[in-house]
Amino acid sequence: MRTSIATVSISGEFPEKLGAIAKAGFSGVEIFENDFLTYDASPREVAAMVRDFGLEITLFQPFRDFEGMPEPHRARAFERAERKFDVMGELGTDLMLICSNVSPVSLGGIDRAAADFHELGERAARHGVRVGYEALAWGRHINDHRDAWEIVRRADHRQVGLILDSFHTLSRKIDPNSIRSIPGDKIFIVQLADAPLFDMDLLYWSRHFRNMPGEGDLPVVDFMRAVAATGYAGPLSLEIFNDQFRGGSARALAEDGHRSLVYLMDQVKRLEPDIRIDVPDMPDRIAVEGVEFVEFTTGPEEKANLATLLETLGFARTGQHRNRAVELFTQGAIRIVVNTDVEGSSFAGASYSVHGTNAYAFGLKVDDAHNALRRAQALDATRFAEPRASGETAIPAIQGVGNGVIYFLDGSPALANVWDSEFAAVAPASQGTDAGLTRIDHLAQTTRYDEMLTWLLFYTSIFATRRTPMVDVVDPGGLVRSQAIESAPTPSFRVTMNGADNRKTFAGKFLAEGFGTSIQHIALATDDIFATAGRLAGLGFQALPISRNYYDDLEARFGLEPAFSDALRAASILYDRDDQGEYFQIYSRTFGEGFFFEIVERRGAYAGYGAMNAPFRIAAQRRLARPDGMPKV
Ligand SMILES: O=C(O)c1ccc(O)c(O)c1
Ligand SMILES: [Mg+2]
Repeated sequence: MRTSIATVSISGEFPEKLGAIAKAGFSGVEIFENDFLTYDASPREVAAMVRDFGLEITLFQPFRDFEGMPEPHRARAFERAERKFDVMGELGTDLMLICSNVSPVSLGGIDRAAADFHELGERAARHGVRVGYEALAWGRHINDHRDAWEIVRRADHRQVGLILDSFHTLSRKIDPNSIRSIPGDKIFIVQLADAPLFDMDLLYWSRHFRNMPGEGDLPVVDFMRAVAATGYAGPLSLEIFNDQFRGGSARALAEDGHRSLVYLMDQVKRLEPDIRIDVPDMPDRIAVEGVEFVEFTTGPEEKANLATLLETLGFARTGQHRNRAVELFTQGAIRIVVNTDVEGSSFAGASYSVHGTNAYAFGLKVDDAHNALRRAQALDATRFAEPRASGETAIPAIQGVGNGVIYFLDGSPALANVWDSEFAAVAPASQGTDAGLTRIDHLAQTTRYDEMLTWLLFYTSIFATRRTPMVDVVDPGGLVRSQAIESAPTPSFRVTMNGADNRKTFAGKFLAEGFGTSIQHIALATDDIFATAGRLAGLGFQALPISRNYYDDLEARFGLEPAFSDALRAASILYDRDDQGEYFQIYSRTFGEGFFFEIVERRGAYAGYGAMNAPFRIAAQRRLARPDGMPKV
């Protein structure tokens, strides 16, 4: 599989772009002319630099306003093209992209354009290069790949072929199956991009909002299926114009891009098994059966506070690691591991010294942990492994979001038995402390807004999950955007991502003080929120107090019985309802740099996360965080 990416897709100076592209595993690069023109080196020096990075130049682009020009523009266009053919010779690439003409002076006519391309083909042949024609979605006369193909067909020249770009086809809602009747050898290169669905001017949408396949809403898989079905076996090249990406991290963008292509082709291969593009073999997306554990790293002093918080939530300390300063707290099917083994060179120790107390790792129950690792690594995830003492189990793991770790557990003897083999049972300090919490409902990760797409792609490509639509949460300090990833069809694994733009929001402050993306809260499920609230009160749990105004509004909004809203208010329970069911939430006070727990009950088929309650939760947290507010837990 030959992968390529246009230099415009990546931030940074030219050499930095190339370095990131090579490191992420691409085999080629499209040279966007402007990147090359603004870089102070000769074409031969650029060619050498690209070669030194182990890359090939798949395409030189774009060449504009060529076909259908009246004289004297026509003669000038041919001269211009020949100058570029010379440059291509020095760059060592043989393919140039010609995008459809947007000039107001250009003339229409399929045969006129075909004749121009035939002649250009003759000149290209003399330079030993080829030209590919791409229909821009906003081209003046040609804006549909079907018309571009007809021109290429009539041009009838070996050096002249078609260039397909998923954005131009899909943004105009052109049926990608129309590609299936084009001979694969006449498609000279395929450019891929996705985009979020916006009702917007096509040029503006294309130049500012493209993103990696799988990050947007366009049917790029259907497009690529059709391309692959033609027998096309050339490079798959990303061409992403995106304002946010221009200021992003070159390395992260290149990695996302490579992952997006591998994931795209994995899907295509499963749907079109006979394609000529050789796609790496890997297990299908991993079905997650649930979150088996969450692990905190903390120092000896803070551990006491964390343990107290867990005990007021109804957890019991039931296990002590046989070799390490690691304790296990359990309730229902929930396991919380508290790791204070932070002195030596452990990863937990490194995480603690950088981020302070944090939930840096979690374990997922899957059908086959080694297959899960294989899939994740095929999708460019980094394997995580630490030296184990004898008798300790090496649990397959990868680096997760931010600086976290994701472990994979399955039903194989060693992994299923890990709790008994590594932890000595501890007699619970007291009986009957259980608050009725049954399992982990979701993990909430806080991240910078510009990293959200990275993590959405990470989760959706590796695991059998889908993303929910983005919702905006208004924080007095700014906007926080929130989106969930859920396993499907059963939502046994749910992660919400909250993306903060600045440091003034509650989420942004957590990011700044915790030095990066990590789990900011863990939502624990109960089957009876009122019973749980009662037991928690008995355990000394202090819920996040919610304003009286909230309950007045709630009563009016849903037409609640006063007795019911009084019961909610008395226990600081937030409430939401939709046509599927009901949702109840209790929040803990914050711990450390803004970490908290949430307790939820879902009734019926309620599938959301109470987004409309988030501003009230944030307001309450801000009130408590004020120096004159009530003390933090
Ligand atoms: O926005 C543009 O002009 C532009 C240029 C070259 C391309 O390949 C493309 O898809 C768009
Ligand atoms: Mg293009």
